[in-house]
Amino acid sequence: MKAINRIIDRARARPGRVVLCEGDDPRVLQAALRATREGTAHILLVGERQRITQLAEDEAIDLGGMTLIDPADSPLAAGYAETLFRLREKKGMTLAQAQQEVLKPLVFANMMVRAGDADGSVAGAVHTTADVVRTAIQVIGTDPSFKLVSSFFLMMMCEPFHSLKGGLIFSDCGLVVEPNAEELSEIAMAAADSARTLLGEEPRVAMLSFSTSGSAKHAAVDKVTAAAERVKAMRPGLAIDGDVQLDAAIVAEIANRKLPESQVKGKANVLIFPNLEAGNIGYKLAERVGGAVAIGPLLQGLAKPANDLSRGCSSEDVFHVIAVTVVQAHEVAAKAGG
Ligand SMILES: CC(C)(COP(=O)(O)OP(=O)(O)OC[C@H]1O[C@@H](n2cnc3c(N)ncnc32)[C@H](O)[C@@H]1OP(=O)(O)O)[C@@H](O)C(=O)NCCC(=O)NCCS
Ligand SMILES: CC(=O)OP(=O)(O)O
Repeated sequence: MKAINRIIDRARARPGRVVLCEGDDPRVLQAALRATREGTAHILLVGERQRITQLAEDEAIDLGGMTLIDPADSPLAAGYAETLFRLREKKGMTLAQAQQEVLKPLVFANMMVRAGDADGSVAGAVHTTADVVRTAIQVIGTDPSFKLVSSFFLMMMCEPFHSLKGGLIFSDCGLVVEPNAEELSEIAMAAADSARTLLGEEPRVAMLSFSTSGSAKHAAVDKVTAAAERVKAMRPGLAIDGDVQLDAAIVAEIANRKLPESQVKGKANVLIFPNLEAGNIGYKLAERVGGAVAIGPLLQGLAKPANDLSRGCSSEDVFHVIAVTVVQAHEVAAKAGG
């Protein structure tokens, strides 16, 4: 069974409340309808009531089973403004500014997650990644066990021509532009946890480079090696190779030739890119040339789930990210003992 189907089944078994603040986009509304019909989530639509209901009418979408919240007349807005003011006061935000900010659907949606009025949020079909991520970081904040928020894609290789089948985690392809060695190690550890949560597999991590075990000498390689060393020190039981080239990471015969002492042995399920240029280009190549299905960018290192989308997403992508958000919320609840 495809990894995404297992995720959908897990969401259906225990649906969560997912807030969508782009319900005036047809792709998002179609995905909301599908999530409601298939029982993966209880959908909370946040936005201008008139715009959403008009679109639903135009697209013949029944909003039954979903909750529609307009920040302009929501009784939650005043309390959220107080909380946002207290959060951002030191950064110079006034109460009047906070009252204006929470009227923005993206901010309101993330406030719902922070307050426990929703289990997770999904945005990014319309907003840029920078806006989605900045709001999530500022409103929801980081998980205390991570210093850094980063992103990953769940990449699905399911075509008959794919020699490598199943799900892989690619990180970071959407957020941290030029991580230093410590930040890269944080990305790798967060991605290993994401693999456990979403693939249900033990992570096998490849710290990608243009060098395998010192075959090239450059400061860029040193950064990857230092990051791998930090991960090994902090997670001694984790299977990890670094520095390693992509072919040695995913092809057993090449790993055997280039890196006989490999822990991953050409069977990596977590690919860590050295910077955002490599990661963003790499995932789009796998998707657009390689025929992989890319689900994300999903965020890791946040205190609660908030996920992004590519603006080029389809309604199916949004549906998938909603299911992933529900499963990430299960993990947050389990950590909190719920
Ligand atoms: C995420 C991103 C928007 C943050 O950059 P920014 O808005 O310039 O943010 P700043 O550096 O001013 O930081 C804003 C806040 O977020 C925090 N922050 C920024 N990046 C963070 C991270 N990765 N993890 C945790 N906190 C972070 C900062 O500490 C700061 O907190 P504060 O407001 O409480 O002081 C930026 O990394 C970015 O643009 N990334 C690329 C996104 C992109 O375009 N991707 C390509 C398409 S997917
Ligand atoms: C992740 C990503 O590249 O997003 P977008 O296509 O919206 O820039």
